[in-house]
Amino acid sequence: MANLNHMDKKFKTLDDFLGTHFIYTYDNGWEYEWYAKNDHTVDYRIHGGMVAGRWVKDQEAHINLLTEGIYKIAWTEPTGTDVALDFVPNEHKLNGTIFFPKWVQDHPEITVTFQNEHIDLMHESREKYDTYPKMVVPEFATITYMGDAGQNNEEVIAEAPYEGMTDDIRDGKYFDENYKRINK
Ligand SMILES: C=Cc1ccc(O)cc1
Repeated sequence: MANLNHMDKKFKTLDDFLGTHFIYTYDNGWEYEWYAKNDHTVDYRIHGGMVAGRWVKDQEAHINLLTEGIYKIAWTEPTGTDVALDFVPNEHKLNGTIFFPKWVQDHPEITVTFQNEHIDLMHESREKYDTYPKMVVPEFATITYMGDAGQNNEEVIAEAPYEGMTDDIRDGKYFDENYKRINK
């Protein structure tokens, strides 16, 4: 049976981390949902902040165990945005640095979509608009939810974010005991 709202989980190995679904809020107020889908893939959904409403599946990423219970993830996106995350899940914390090209700061609405269906638009936009100066966002975040979704679970990030979604997930109203969506 899948483990919902597993806030007391103790992380040691890379395998403990893979398949985990997180919700967290950065100290600047931005709320993100992120899923370690497998050892080279992440899915995510953005609930608050400059690009709230954006969601992405199957982003290739580098995922590494630094030392027991501490994880480093880094990737570069079709938009030209680069991301580096350092998770300390046993302390319900992470540090994230996002490097936005200037064009995302100038036209965030272009990126606020289900990116998988608009990869060409991201590639066109990153050529058409300015890259520099980049906007660097270095923030700590507090983890408010951890769920054991299992690896390669396509139900975790499967629809656009809506108002109240993260509360539904935290309240156990969104996933059933097999970590499948309840209302679809
Ligand atoms: C730009 C994507 C992104 C995804 C997760 C996160 O914590 C920060 C940035």
